[in-house]
Amino acid sequence: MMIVLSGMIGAGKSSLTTILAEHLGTQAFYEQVDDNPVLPLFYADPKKYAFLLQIYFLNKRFASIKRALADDNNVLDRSIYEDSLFFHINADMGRATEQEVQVYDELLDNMMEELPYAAHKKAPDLLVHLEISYDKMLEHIKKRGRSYEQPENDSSLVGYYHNLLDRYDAWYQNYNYSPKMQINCDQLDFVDNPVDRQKVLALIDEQLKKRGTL
Ligand SMILES: Nc1ncnc2c1ncn2[C@@H]1O[C@H](COP(=O)(O)OP(=O)(O)OP(=O)(O)O)[C@@H](O)[C@H]1O
Ligand SMILES: Nc1nc(=O)c2ncn([C@H]3C[C@H](O)[C@@H](CO)O3)c2[nH]1
Repeated sequence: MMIVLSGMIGAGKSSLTTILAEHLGTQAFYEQVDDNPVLPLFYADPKKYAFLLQIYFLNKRFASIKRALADDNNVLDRSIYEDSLFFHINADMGRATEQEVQVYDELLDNMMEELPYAAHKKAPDLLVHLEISYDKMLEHIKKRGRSYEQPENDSSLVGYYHNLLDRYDAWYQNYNYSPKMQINCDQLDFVDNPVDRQKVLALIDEQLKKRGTL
């Protein structure tokens, strides 16, 4: 079983990846963030580094999917489809050229075809999307405290986050690679509140049982 978590920056994917992997007794695969040398460069100069960051994420994501596929059961923090969403939003904001977008799209298609499970299983068993409001997302971003993500250090992030949030919603509505479910994280503190955590796990278990995966 492969479960993939999706959602905005700070929605709670990494936190829920840990909780869910422990609950299901499976392995967790995290996005490369704190040891990602390109991320701070990107936030300091998005136009210069958007393409490089995207190639960095694509490379790491692909390696992580291949490692995950070596196991029967796993939980992944963010999908490869969202990387592409991020890049296209950045390109629409003038941070990548048409040529860079074309190269990225072709490379992504090419790499997806190479996945060892391509013949029989191209997508996760379940996508769990973490829905979050702008205000709650900022609360989480502040709580976590990565300096380059704080709008008070860079006011252009307000527009960037609104763009991402708007497009994320449409992305989830159109996502059809696998079964999917959505959890609204505004009222559910699955990090510090054990009752909320059980509620979220029960919602996911219910979906897995319904689909015969659990
Ligand atoms: N439901 C929640 N209730 C309260 N705090 C939360 C919740 N979800 C996440 N947090 C807190 O918000 C911060 C961001 O969470 P986390 O790192 O899990 O998000 P993420 O979706 O993985 O972010 P990114 O996309 O940037 O990697 C952390 O400090 C975490 O403890
Ligand atoms: N530009 C860009 N493209 C991506 O594919 C991508 N994936 C994640 N991120 C940023 C968001 C968080 O700050 C941080 C952790 O998710 O990394 C991305 N940024």
